[in-house]
Amino acid sequence: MTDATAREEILRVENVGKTFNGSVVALKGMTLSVGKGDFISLLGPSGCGKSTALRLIADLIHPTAGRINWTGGQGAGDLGVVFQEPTLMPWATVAQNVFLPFRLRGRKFADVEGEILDALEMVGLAKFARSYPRELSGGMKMRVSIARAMVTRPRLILMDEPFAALDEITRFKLNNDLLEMKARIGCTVIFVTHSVFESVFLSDRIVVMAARPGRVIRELRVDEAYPRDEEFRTSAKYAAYTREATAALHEAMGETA
Ligand SMILES: Nc1ncnc2c1ncn2[C@@H]1O[C@H](COP(=O)(O)OP(=O)(O)OP(=O)(O)O)[C@@H](O)[C@H]1O
Repeated sequence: MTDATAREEILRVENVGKTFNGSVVALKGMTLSVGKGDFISLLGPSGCGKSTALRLIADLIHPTAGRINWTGGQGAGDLGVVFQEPTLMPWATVAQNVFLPFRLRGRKFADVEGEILDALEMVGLAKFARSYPRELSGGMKMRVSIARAMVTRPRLILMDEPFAALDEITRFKLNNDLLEMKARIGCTVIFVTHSVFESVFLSDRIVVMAARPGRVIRELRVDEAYPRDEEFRTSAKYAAYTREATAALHEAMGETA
């Protein structure tokens, strides 16, 4: 399904399947080569195995078929993860929340305070380091969650519908900012979404998936250089890519109807 990119491969998902309870085939025969610096979206209808694929890559669950190989000398330990819910600790300040991945690695706050402030600066929340999550809007909470995922500068960031609960304006803004942040830390992103528009704006590769059984049906490339901005979002090229992705999504949904 996936052709090799010119980029150095960091992760290879090889014919991976996941069956739950011996009967629910959440994912079947997924093959994906992830190149360094790729922005890959997994796009598909509900139940097509997008989250299962992310959880497999994050090593939170194990495949029942196939293999996941970290070909770039990295492991599942060098990952940042962002979920749809920001999942912040309500009793801790913004800075303490962003500190979490370091804390889990046994680091001391004082030793990494600079990195924490940098990450908050990157998401535009440096002034809110001492605030508590309840004082923030939904978009700001998501920014904290992204800062937390990026603070250790992981080489791969997995994002599971991070902006689905946000209003459209906030979502557009976060899409723009995410691309800037990605360019700044030079990471690779695998991003789960239901949104054709979001996947085209963000990705250089869109993996379209279908359900029952969850599987990859197509991969589309978005050959548009980064940085991308409003000009791209309103261009004829963008409209053409969204038409192509919408057709693939219809195909994915038609096959399951
Ligand atoms: N722990 C589990 N036990 C049993 N079945 C599961 C489990 N996790 C997922 N499934 C099933 O696997 C299939 C794929 O689920 P998954 O959450 O990966 O899909 P998805 O594409 O992420 O869906 P959505 O867009 O709705 O989040 C679904 O049929 C789901 O019910």
